[in-house]
This record gives sequence, C-alpha cells and structure tokens, in this order.
Amino acid sequence: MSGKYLVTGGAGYVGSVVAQHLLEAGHEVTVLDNLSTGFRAGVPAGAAFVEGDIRDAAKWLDSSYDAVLHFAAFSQVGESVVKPEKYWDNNVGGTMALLAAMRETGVRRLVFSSTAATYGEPETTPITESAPTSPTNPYGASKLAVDHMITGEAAAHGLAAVSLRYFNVAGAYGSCGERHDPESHLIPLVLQVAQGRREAISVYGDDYPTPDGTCLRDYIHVADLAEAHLLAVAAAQPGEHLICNLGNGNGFSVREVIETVRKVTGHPIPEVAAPRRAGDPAVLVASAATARERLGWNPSRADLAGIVADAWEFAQRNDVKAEGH
Ligand SMILES: NC(=O)c1ccc[n+]([C@@H]2O[C@H](COP(=O)([O-])OP(=O)(O)OC[C@H]3O[C@@H](n4cnc5c(N)ncnc54)[C@H](O)[C@@H]3O)[C@@H](O)[C@H]2O)c1
Ligand SMILES: O=c1ccn([C@@H]2O[C@H](COP(=O)(O)OP(=O)(O)O[C@H]3O[C@H](CO)[C@H](O)[C@H](O)[C@H]3O)[C@@H](O)[C@H]2O)c(=O)[nH]1
Repeated sequence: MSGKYLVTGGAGYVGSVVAQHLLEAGHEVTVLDNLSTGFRAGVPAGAAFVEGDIRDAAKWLDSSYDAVLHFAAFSQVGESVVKPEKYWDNNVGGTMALLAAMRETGVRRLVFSSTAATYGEPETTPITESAPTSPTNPYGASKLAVDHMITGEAAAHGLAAVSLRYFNVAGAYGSCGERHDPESHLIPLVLQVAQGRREAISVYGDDYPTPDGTCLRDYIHVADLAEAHLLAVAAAQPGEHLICNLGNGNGFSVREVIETVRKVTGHPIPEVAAPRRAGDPAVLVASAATARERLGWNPSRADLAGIVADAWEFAQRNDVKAEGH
C-alpha cells in the first residue's frame, strides 16, 4: 500500500537515497530540508521539496502524512567537540519541535537516523543494542538524547518508532551519493586522492590493537541502509521504540579500505601516517541480528569492493567543487 512520507534532511546523502527508494516503491514523498549541509540538486526527481527548518515542522506537517523519516541533523564529530551547542540546538532542539508537530497533527510513525556513535568505545564486539551507551563526543550524545526522547514519546503518547543505528555508511545509489563539504569520511576522501583532488590520504593512527594497527570499521552500502528504512516504516508498532544496529558485521581496516580503492580505481594512493584522531574507537563492528529478526532485513551489498566501486562511479560523475548548495 502506498503512503505519504515526510523526509527531513532529504537533500543530504542518506536522506536522498532513502527518498529515492520510497519513490521507487510508489510512495509520495515530501523532502523538508534547510540546505545547511545538503544540496537542492540532491533531492530526487519526483519528491516535493520544502526549503525549511525542522524547528518549523508544524508549518508543513499535517495529518495526511503516514510517517516521518528523520535524517535532518548535524553530524560532524570533530565540529561537535568544538561547537557542542550547535549540536544540542539542531539535533535535540530540532527533533523536539518535530516530535511536537507530530503529536499535534496525529502523525504517529517515525524512523530516526541514530548512530554507532551512541555507544562510544565498545566493551565487546560485535556491538548489540543492549551494549552500554557512553558516547565520546557531543554528536553521539545528542543522538542518544534524541533516542531517549523517542523512547518517552512512544511510551507516553503511543508513537510507533524505530531508531536505526548506522555504522559506516558508504557507496551511492543512482544519482544520489555522498558529497559532504567539508568531507571527513574515509572512502570519499580516498577517492578524492584517486581523482587527483588531494595529494595523499592521512592514516589516523597505525598503532591500534588491530591486525595492521589501523582502525576497523563496518562499512554498509547506502542502498542496503535505505532498504532497512522502508522495512522499519512497516515494522513500527504503536507504543514501541525499536532500536536496530545496521552494519554487515565485518570489520575492514583503514589500510584495507585504501588498498581496495587502489584496486577499484587503478590509481596509486599515497598514504601519510598521521596521529590518532581524538575519539576514534579501535574497532566498531555491528551485530545486526535485531534488524534481521525484527525488520526482516537482508543486506546484499556487503562486498567492500562493490561499495567502493559505486562510490567511485558517483565521485567521477559529480565534482563537488563545481556545485553550490
Ligand atoms: N553518513 C553517515 O555515515 C552516518 C552515520 C550514522 C548516522 N548518520 C545520520 O544520518 C543522517 C543523515 O546523514 P548524512 O550523512 O546524509 O548527512 P547530510 O549532512 O548529508 O544530510 C543531512 C541533511 O539534513 C539537513 N538539515 C540539517 N539540519 C536541518 C534542519 N534543522 N532543518 C532541515 N534540514 C536540516 C541538511 O541540509 C542535510 O541535507 C544524520 O542524522 C546523521 O547523523 C549518518
Ligand atoms: O582521512 C581520514 C579519514 C578517516 N580515517 C579513519 O578511517 C576510519 C573511518 O573514519 P570515518 O570518518 O569515515 O568514519 P567514522 O568511523 O569516524 O564515523 C562513522 O561512525 C561514527 C560513529 O563512531 C558516526 O556514526 C559517523 O557519522 C560515521 O560516519 C576511522 O578509523 C578514521 O580514523 C583516516 O584514517 N583518515
């Protein structure tokens, strides 16, 4: 059955890919985005677009919507350390306003973009949803605060809600891909070296307790992630806040990622050893058993070379420098 969905942050990387999947599944989509980090051109064709802020969600939300998929947030870990107030204001304040608008209009279904950063330095691997949550930066803390808000909203007011805790999102889907500015994520940065837009990739730390000394991360294709969102909309139950990790359960080191980019692009990628980046856990790998069981999620694009190949194709088609917001 087709539905009508508000996608906050749908001009950004993940939101645009999910909006595209919703459209392909025959749903009606309105993107609400203030273009603070997103791009008007990133909104998929076929989606209605409102340039606006989630703090003013009450202006645009009405009872005709079946659900909200909430991506709008700031998500730069490093920036959150130096400007924590920016993260509390947008991520927490913005979501409070959105939840109030949903309550007032009777829109009672929500899928929220949470993050592995809510866990902080893990005590055990792979990470399950019952692991302790002890974020190591204000970004992760702000996302955890929103998860707590949603738990309360479900219990007190019957919201049907799912928080999806993404691990390392990568890859592209059709015309939608990653073009953060500034970029901080490993795969797009290594691809910029392959494109000749950067001289070398800095390897942040090579003395971690891992097989090659560099950090291990669980890379998930953005299209597999998008499929989980469609399943989550359908699986959400009134009065319940379900939290699901999304990852493939495989850890790849920074060096393995760089080597994969060399193979996929055929370009030499010079590396430069650099100090550890503050707040980086050595290993972040998900157990996604809950998503498989409760959502029926079955990711099919776990191959790292395939993820990198899709990101590479997108990077070659899009020159961020040439585009404005
Ligand atoms: N990309 C990842 O690896 C990753 C990992 C874990 C969690 N997440 C979460 O997923 C979501 C999407 O991430 P992304 O990588 O697509 O980021 P992004 O910056 O590409 O997209 C975020 C979008 O939200 C918009 N936005 C921000 N504040 C807004 C506001 N107040 N009102 C309206 N629009 C607003 C921005 O303009 C942008 O288009 C974020 O909530 C992020 O925290 C991302
Ligand atoms: O130029 C770079 C960039 C990154 N790295 C390393 O590559 C790994 C991956 O870094 P990313 O910045 O791509 O991703 P993170 O693991 O830091 O971040 C991801 O996980 C976080 C949770 O900790 C948040 O959810 C965040 O949104 C999400 O992208 C890390 O070990 C990082 O130190 C480098 O060595 N050089």
